[in-house]
Amino acid sequence: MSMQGCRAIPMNRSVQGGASMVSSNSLTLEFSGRLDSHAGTLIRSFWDFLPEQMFIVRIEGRENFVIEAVNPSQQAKLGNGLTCVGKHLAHLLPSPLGDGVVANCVRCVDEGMPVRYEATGCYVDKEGVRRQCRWQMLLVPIANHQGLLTHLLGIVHDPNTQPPNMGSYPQPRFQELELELERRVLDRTNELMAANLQLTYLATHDCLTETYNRRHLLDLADNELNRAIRYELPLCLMMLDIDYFKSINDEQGHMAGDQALRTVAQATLAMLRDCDLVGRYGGDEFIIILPETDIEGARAIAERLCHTLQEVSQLSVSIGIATRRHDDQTIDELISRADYLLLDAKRNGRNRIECPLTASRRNEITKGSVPLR
Ligand SMILES: Nc1nc2c(ncn2[C@@H]2O[C@H](COP(=O)(O)OP(=O)(O)OP(=O)(O)O)[C@@H](O)[C@H]2O)c(=O)[nH]1
Repeated sequence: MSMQGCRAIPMNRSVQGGASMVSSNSLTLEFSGRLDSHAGTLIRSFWDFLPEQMFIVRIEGRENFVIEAVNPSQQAKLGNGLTCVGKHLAHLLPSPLGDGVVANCVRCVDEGMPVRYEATGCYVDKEGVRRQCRWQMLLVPIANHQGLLTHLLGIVHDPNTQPPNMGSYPQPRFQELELELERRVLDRTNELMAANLQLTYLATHDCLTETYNRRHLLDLADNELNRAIRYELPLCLMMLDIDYFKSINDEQGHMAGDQALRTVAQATLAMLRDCDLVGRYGGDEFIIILPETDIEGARAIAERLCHTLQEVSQLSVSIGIATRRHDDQTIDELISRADYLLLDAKRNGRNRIECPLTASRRNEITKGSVPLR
């Protein structure tokens, strides 16, 4: 193959002032001074700074390729003292490494198409150490403006290659960088997950008492009611209010009031099953949902809670309990009945539990309410 008419400029000398265009399958270089300066700068940057080793060989004839330029990365790999420009490709690399490269250059010229292949072999590095290597090679045919193939561009991707050191800082190994990156991503993911959990908690809980907030409690209560309706299960809703709570605030201060709220909440949470739901409905009012619990069971829980509170804190509470009826469609219906009974408990002297009468209780209770004392 003749080099007549070739006007390619080796890229390690200059790409400025030339033109670079990609034709259908090969890279066409034209160096007539019409090169877009941005394209020239870009190609120059790739050539100088990409970690991939690159070289340009001039096609002198079949199986005859002369190295015309190597980029800094390729030069560093070969050893800076070694001059390879002007040498035959076959002479530069030991056999069979060199034979493989030359054979693929021939294939690239014959096909007029880029050739990509993978190779393994041994080479002696710049310190004289024999090394086993594996790399991927891309060979791109370069034609002059008449369409004549004159050069080949070789790009070697060596998975073990580090990028050229561009400053005075030592470059950590890729593997270490990768591990560091993975560690940081993991740390950040954990931080985000923790922040997410915290946000979810804040959005669903009352920060003073650590029980559910009103909105979340009502959502959960709706679900429980629907489940009870679907499976025809009993369900009770308890509404609890601290007696004379205002006077705790007024006489002992709001901190004492806050502490009283926390005490009631903690005692309630500690006493109930995991499946029961406790939420602050507002002020000093709490709602407790007792799934799969009938009125007798709910009353027993309420009595236990009242006794516990009096033991641990001298606080008394009034409680209204509603139980699910067959025609209940929404949780509001139970809340409304429990609220009504709670008002009854307050009106009837406080420190009381008011609930619908069952047949068995009707015999024991004469006035419809059970004083705790
Ligand atoms: N410390 C404190 N007080 C609150 C909080 N939320 C509401 N309160 C107060 O709770 C009091 C509610 O009192 P009520 O339930 O109306 O009256 P009470 O004194 O408990 O009387 P009875 O319920 O009839 O026994 C008001 O004084 C509110 O200001 C809170 O988060 N912390």
